[in-house]
Amino acid sequence: MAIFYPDILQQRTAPRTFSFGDKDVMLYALGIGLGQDPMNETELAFVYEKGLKVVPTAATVLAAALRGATGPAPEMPPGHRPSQINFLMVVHGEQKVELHKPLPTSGTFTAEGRTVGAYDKGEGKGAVIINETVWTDEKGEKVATLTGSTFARGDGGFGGPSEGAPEPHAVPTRAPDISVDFATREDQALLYRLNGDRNPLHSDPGVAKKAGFDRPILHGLCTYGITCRAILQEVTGFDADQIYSHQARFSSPVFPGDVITVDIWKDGKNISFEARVKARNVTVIRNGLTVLR
Ligand SMILES: CCCCCCC[C@@H](O)CC(=O)SCCNC(=O)CCNC(=O)[C@H](O)C(C)(C)COP(=O)(O)OP(=O)(O)OC[C@H]1O[C@@H](n2cnc3c(N)ncnc32)[C@H](O)[C@@H]1OP(=O)(O)O
Repeated sequence: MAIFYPDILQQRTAPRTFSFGDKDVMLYALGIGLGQDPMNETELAFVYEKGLKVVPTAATVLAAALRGATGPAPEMPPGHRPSQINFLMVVHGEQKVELHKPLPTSGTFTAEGRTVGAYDKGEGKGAVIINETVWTDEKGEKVATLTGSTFARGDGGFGGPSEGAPEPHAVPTRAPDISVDFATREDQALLYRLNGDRNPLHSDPGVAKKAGFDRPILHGLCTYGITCRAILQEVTGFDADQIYSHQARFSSPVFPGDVITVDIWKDGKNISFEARVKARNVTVIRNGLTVLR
């Protein structure tokens, strides 16, 4: 396992075409806990084909047909050394979704990815690798930009720059304007993984132990989706089209069964958020920012 710098900045995933449909959209919404009260018609709209709406952060899974747990294998131009990281020790570091247009309930798109940054946080700490994926629709128009960072805990000390990663968003220092609780289920990760990320870290107790956790942890993107659900519920009145972007940093693992408290600060079109698990006194998401259209 080694990260070769600056070669890694040449990593690309070739354009690939994929399609999704209403089942994918509904499975994602179920995976972040929507629809638990079948009498709640506003939530039902995300899990029922009648008047179906799409949670904006579903963009993180709707190209799942393209990837396994690790994403499509990146390609290297000739003359550059291919990097390989220790996937067992990987956690999701940060995620941002920008929607250049609201997501439809079905469609065919093309996704193309590239590595835009690699930062060395030191031997024994880790490496942060930032990838960007852009979706275009059949007219060739940009639909979504997804920027995600992999925190590779086993690959620090590769010799890249330690500084220069984009600064995370600073949430206000005042008390939150809104705090709202979401209970996750004991089987949350087992359900969520059916969206496409079958990383055994979220399902296999033995693998979780080897990775340094007492038990399987929840997908970061599931918690991320729950924070988007919180903004939909508390800020936009479940109007998904109002959300332009949603970004956050994963600061501590969530375990299935945790109750997640989402703290929200409203400043015009900029909505800041954090998420914490009161019972364990940990902040699990920091630096959250949703930008409204
Ligand atoms: C596209 C992406 C695809 C990724 C594939 C993922 C596959 C999935 O199936 C895997 C998952 O879903 S894992 C679940 C979600 N993620 C987590 O639970 C991680 C939670 N966070 C942590 O454990 C620690 O914060 C941890 C370990 C991340 C960092 O903790 P520490 O080592 O204690 O870090 P700290 O001392 O606070 O900071 C060291 C330097 O690193 C920067 N940093 C910290 N957290 C970061 C984060 N989350 N993302 C990016 N950078 C981060 C700090 O700024 C610091 O930098 P500097 O030294 O320059 O100040």
